[in-house]
Amino acid sequence: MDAISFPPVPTNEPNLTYAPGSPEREALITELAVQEKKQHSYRAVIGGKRRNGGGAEMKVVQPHDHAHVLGTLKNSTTKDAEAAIKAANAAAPDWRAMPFDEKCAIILKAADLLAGPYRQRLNAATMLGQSKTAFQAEIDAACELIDFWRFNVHYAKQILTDQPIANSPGIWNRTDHRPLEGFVYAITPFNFTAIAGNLPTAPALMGNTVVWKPSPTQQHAASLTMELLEEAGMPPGVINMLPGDGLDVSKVALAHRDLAGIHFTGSTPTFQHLWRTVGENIAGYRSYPRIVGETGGKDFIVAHPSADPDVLRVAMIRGAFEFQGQKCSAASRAYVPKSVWAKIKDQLIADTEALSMGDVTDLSHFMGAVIDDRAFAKHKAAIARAKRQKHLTVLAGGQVDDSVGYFVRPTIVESTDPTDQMFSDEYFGPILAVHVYDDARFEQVVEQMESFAPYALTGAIISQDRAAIAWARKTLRFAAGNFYINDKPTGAVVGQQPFGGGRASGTNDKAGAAVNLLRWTSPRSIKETFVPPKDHHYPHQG
Ligand SMILES: NC(=O)c1ccc[n+]([C@@H]2O[C@H](COP(=O)([O-])OP(=O)(O)OC[C@H]3O[C@@H](n4cnc5c(N)ncnc54)[C@H](O)[C@@H]3O)[C@@H](O)[C@H]2O)c1
Ligand SMILES: N[C@@H](CCC=O)C(=O)O
Repeated sequence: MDAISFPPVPTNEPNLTYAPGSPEREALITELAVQEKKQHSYRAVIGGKRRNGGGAEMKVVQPHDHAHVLGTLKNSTTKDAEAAIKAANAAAPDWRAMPFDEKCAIILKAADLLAGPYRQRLNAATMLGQSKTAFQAEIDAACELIDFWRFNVHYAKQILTDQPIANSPGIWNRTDHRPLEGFVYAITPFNFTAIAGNLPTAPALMGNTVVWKPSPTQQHAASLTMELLEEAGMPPGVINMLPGDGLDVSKVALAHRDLAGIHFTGSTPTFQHLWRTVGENIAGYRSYPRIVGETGGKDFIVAHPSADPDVLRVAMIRGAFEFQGQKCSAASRAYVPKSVWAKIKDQLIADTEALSMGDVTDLSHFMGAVIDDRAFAKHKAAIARAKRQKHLTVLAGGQVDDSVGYFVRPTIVESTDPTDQMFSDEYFGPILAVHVYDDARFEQVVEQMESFAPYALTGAIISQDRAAIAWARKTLRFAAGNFYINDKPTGAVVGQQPFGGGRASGTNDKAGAAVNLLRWTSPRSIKETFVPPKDHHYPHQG
C-alpha cells in the first residue's frame, strides 16, 4: 500500500557569485574549455533513441564569436514529427500509470543533478550557445530551472491534494486530476534555458507525454538538458526532442488528432500563428487543445518626480541591458520627469558607455552578443532609424559590429514623441527608449503609456511618494502581469513573483505556478454512494 507522502518543501536555489578565486568560477572556466574544444552533434531524441533529423543541416554558433561552430543539427522533418508523436503516444499508458511520487522523484532528482554535477555544464552551455555572462547563466540555467522543478513538484502535489470540500451523508466525492488525452507540444525560445527545461517537464509531471521543439539557437543547452532528464530517470518517449526550426513539425503536430495542448514561449507573431492554425483545425481534434503561450513585451519603467535618482538609474541599466536586453521582461521604454532626468542623465550615459561587452568566456564583461544575424539586423535597422529621425536622439551606444560576434552596444534613445514606434514595438535587444516629461504631467503620461503598446508583460514604478505608487498600481493594473515597485522589471523568482503577462504578451498562465500546472490536467469528478437507493419514488409522492 502506498503511503500518502509529501515531497521536500522547496526553497529558492541560492545564486553562486563567480567572484575571482571562487571554486565555482574555476569549475566553470574548466567546463567552458571542455565544451569549446568539442564539435557537438545535436540529435533528435525519439522514444529514448538518438537519431538525426531528415532535413537540412543547421550550424549552432557562439553568438559572440560566430566563426566558432559549436555543433550541428539536422532539421526535423514531417517524418521525424510523426515518429515523435507515435513515441509519445506509446509511452503514455505507462507514464500515466506510474505513481505520482515516482514522477516527482524524477523531477526532484533532475533538480539535484542540476544543482550538483550538471550545474557548470549547463551554465557553460548557456554561456557558449546563448552568449550569457556567468551570472546571467547562473540565474537562468541553474537557479531558475532548479526552482521550476522543485516548486512544480510542490504545486503539483497541492493540486492533487485539492479535493472537494463537501460530501453529502453517505457519499464520498473525489477529484481525479487526469492528464490530457494526447500529447503536449512544447515549443521553447532561445533566451532562457530554464524556460526550455520547464515547458516540456511541467506537462510531463502532470502525467502527459510531450513533443519538445527547442529553438535552434538554444540547442546546445537543450541537448544537455535532455541528457540530464534521462539521467534523472525520465522514461523513453515521455519527452521527445525534435531539433530544428519546427516548421515541418508543426505541419504534423498541429494537424494531429491527438494534439492535447501547446506549451509555448516565444514571440507574439509565432504564437498567433500557432493559435490561428489550431483554430483552423479545430474540428479535427479529439479534445480542445489547451493553448498556453507566454510571448513578447514592451516593458516599462515609469519614474515619478519623487523617484530616487540612483534607484532609477540602476533599474534602467540593469533592467534594459542585462543579457543584451533579450529578456522578455527587459525595460525597453522609460518615462522620466525632467527634474529627475537632470540628476541622472550624465551618469546614466557614462555608466552605459562604460558597460563592457565581448566574449562571455572572459568573465569581466557585463554583456555578450545578441543571439543571431536576424536579431543583429533588426537592432541595426532600429538604431539607424533612430539616428535619422529628428525627434529621436541617440544619447548612448548606437554602434553595432558583427565582424566577430553579433555585438550591439547598449543604446539609449531619447524621444520627444511618446507615440514613436520605439514605445510600442518589441526589438528584443539592448535598446532603451526614454521620454522625458514635464513633472506636472505625470498622470497624463501614465495614462498615455498604459495602453500605447499592445503588450502587458512587466513594468515598474520608481517613486518615493506612496500616493503616487498607489495611483500607478491602480492605473497600470492591466498594463503588466508582473509589476515592480522601486525595482527593475526583470528577474522574477519562481515561488516569489510568478511570471507571465496578458494582452499581446500571452495567456498569463504563470510559469512555475499552480495555475500553469492546472492547464495540463483534465479533472474528473468522482461521486461514490455507499448505500444507494433501491426505490425510485420520492417521499413527496406519498
Ligand atoms: N513572456 C515570456 O515569458 C517570454 C519569455 C521568453 C521569451 N519571450 C519572447 O520570446 C521572443 C524571443 O524568443 P524567440 O526569438 O526564440 O521567439 P520565436 O517566436 O522566434 O521562436 C520561439 C520558438 O518557436 C519556434 N517556431 C517558430 N515558428 C514555428 C512554427 N511554425 N512551428 C513550430 N515552432 C516554431 C522557434 O524555432 C523557437 O523554438 C521574444 O518575443 C520574447 O519576448 C517571452
Ligand atoms: N522571468 C524572466 C524573464 C523571462 C523571459 O525572457 C524575468 O523575470 O526576467
